[in-house]
Amino acid sequence: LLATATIHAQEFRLQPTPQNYTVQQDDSISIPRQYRLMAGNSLNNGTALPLLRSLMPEEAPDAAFRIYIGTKGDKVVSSYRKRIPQKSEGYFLKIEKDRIIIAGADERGTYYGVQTLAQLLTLDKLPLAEVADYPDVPYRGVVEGFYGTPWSQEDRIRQLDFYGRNKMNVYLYGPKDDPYHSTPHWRKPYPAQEAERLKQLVDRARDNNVIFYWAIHPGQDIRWNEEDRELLLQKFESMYQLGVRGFAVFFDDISGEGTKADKQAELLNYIDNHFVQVKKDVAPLVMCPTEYNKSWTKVEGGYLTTLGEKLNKDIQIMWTGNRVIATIDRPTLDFINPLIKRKAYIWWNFPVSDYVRDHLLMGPVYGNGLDIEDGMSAFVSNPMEHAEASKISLYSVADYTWNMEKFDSDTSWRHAIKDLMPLHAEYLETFAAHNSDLGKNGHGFRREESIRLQPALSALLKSYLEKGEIDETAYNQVDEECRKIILSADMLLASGNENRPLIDEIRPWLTQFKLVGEYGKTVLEMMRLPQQEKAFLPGHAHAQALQTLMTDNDARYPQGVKSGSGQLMPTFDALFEASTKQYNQRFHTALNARAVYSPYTLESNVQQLALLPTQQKGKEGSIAPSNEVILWQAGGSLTLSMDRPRVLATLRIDLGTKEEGYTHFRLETSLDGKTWRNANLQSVWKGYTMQKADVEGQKVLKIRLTNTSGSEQKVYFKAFRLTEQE
Ligand SMILES: CCCCCN1[C@H](CO)[C@@H](O)[C@H](O)[C@@H]1CC(=O)NC
Repeated sequence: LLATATIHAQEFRLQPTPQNYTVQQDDSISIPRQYRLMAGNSLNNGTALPLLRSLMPEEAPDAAFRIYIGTKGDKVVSSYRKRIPQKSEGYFLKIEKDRIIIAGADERGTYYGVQTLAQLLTLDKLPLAEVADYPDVPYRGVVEGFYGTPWSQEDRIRQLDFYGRNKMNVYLYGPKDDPYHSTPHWRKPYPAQEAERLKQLVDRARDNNVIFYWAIHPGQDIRWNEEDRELLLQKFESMYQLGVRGFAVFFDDISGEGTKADKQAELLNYIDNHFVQVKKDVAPLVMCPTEYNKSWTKVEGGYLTTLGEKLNKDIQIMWTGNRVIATIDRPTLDFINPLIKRKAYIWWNFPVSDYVRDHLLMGPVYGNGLDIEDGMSAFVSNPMEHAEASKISLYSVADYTWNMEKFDSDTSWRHAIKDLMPLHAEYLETFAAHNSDLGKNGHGFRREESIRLQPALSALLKSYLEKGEIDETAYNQVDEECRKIILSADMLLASGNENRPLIDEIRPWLTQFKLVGEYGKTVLEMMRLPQQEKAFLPGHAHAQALQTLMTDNDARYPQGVKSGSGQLMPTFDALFEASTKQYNQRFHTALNARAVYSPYTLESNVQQLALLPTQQKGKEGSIAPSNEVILWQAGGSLTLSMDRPRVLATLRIDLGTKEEGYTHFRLETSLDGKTWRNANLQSVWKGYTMQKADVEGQKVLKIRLTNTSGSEQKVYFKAFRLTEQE
């Protein structure tokens, strides 16, 4: 334990990085066992004092050591008034030989001063430190706004405690798949049990000085009338009764009547004037526009300028950047802020992975501008459905938004990992380093992966493919990394209670990660043997067995489980194919030389579909769905091609539209890619949007779906699934 404490002291950093932090290097004090508390009255119903008491339990009126804690204006800290930063949520913390002073610009600032003290108390001696600190971005935190399994109650409780420790002050509750947040039940109050659980969360948020925003997502079926307006306000009132003091209205991912800017503005101003302003203790209203990223905006259409002109000035407008998934820089803000006539409330769609659910996004937070803190009113992250795993990114988002200039992506990432699993940090770092890229996806957003190993991977592959030689240095580096991968996977799987919720979330990916390590080792051995007629075979067979194990994923993860997909797997697959081809040429054999085999390939001139990956599992084939509204141009088409003619059993398509929507499209099949025959569609269930094609028993080589309506169609791409006959 002493060793761990020493390492902790050496690598210690305050999180998030303070604006000003000085320490008297040559001096420190032992942590006082007792102290006399001098507290300002302003703190009575706040959460700074309870936190302080939880950290330093022994209050004694006659103790020599004193703690002065208060907010600007409190007498107990009046002599430090000038030291308090004149910034919202700012604080001054000073540790002297006989006292500690914590003076906040406001209650939350005082609370943050105590959170900083909490971190210093993890050292075995208290440094004589002085901190004058405040946040760069006013609102910092998380929007639970993803598709998929909403976080559990325990997930959320742990999240809220995490936000308190990391000085995040916003949590927006908006899980797309909560029926009481969105259609169909947004008009109805929560049933008693759900209401009670939300109340628990609101209370926990308050304990952590986090503003709990409850968001409503009414746009898919709202009617612009008095009745729906009143129902919405009643729902907000019922949430207010639960203790909610922050409200949001999301109009994202909808089509139809609800997308009208002037109607949205009218409703929001009404809510602002008749609810938010009336209540007085409610945070400024937040709204998510329908056009929430530049690639979907038609400026001349006037949607954003209408909101900018009509919306009350204190209503916040969310923005995801130049695309749905994008990093945020100065040009991004220079585009949006003038249009909406206020600073954008950034909704950053990272590390959300609901469009690449087979991947975990464990890499560093990078790519956002470091000079843009004055251009945004908020920066909230939309995370993965894996709450614990998201904390690597969230830790860095907290760091980035508190002190933007001093943000260092890699340092923050390494400390985030240490914060999550201090005793297994090196193993978690190995795992995280190789599980950060998203793979091909409809949004075209990618991340770096296996950064440190990339030079060795490409050197090894290059020399082998071009000269059939083995670059020994690179070989040894990759071999050593494979050993660390296998070790890390086992150490994390066996890590017991250090962070069980995290391991429970990522277990399928850890199992997959170990297979990737073993596959790498096996392929590296194969590389040495393509001239050995007998010795090559067991390795080739083992590699194929590992490939099979890596694709036959856990049934609970129908979308699959990918690990090391950015750099490791493409390299290992290429080395597998090259060594097997060498062997086949040498011995005139026909060993299988294809590592990853998919019989289906997708081509499309509809930009948002072109990049969607295809999947095959047994007799099932599919094109990955996309969450977004697809702008399908007139004449645009999508073609799924087989590797050889195959007999179909079923084909199901779901464009998220009812019957009449499908009349704009034509579905055809072909056996030779030249002559095509129509396949008509019919509803699978009355009133639902899923359709089935009558292709039973047809032998096809290609399937094509074309927008024949003569005009652009806005549809969803929710399903495109086929099954082949046995
Ligand atoms: C909007 C098309 C993309 C899906 C929707 N995006 C996220 C990424 O998948 C999804 O998690 C979330 O609901 C979000 C909607 C959104 O970005 N709103 C501002």
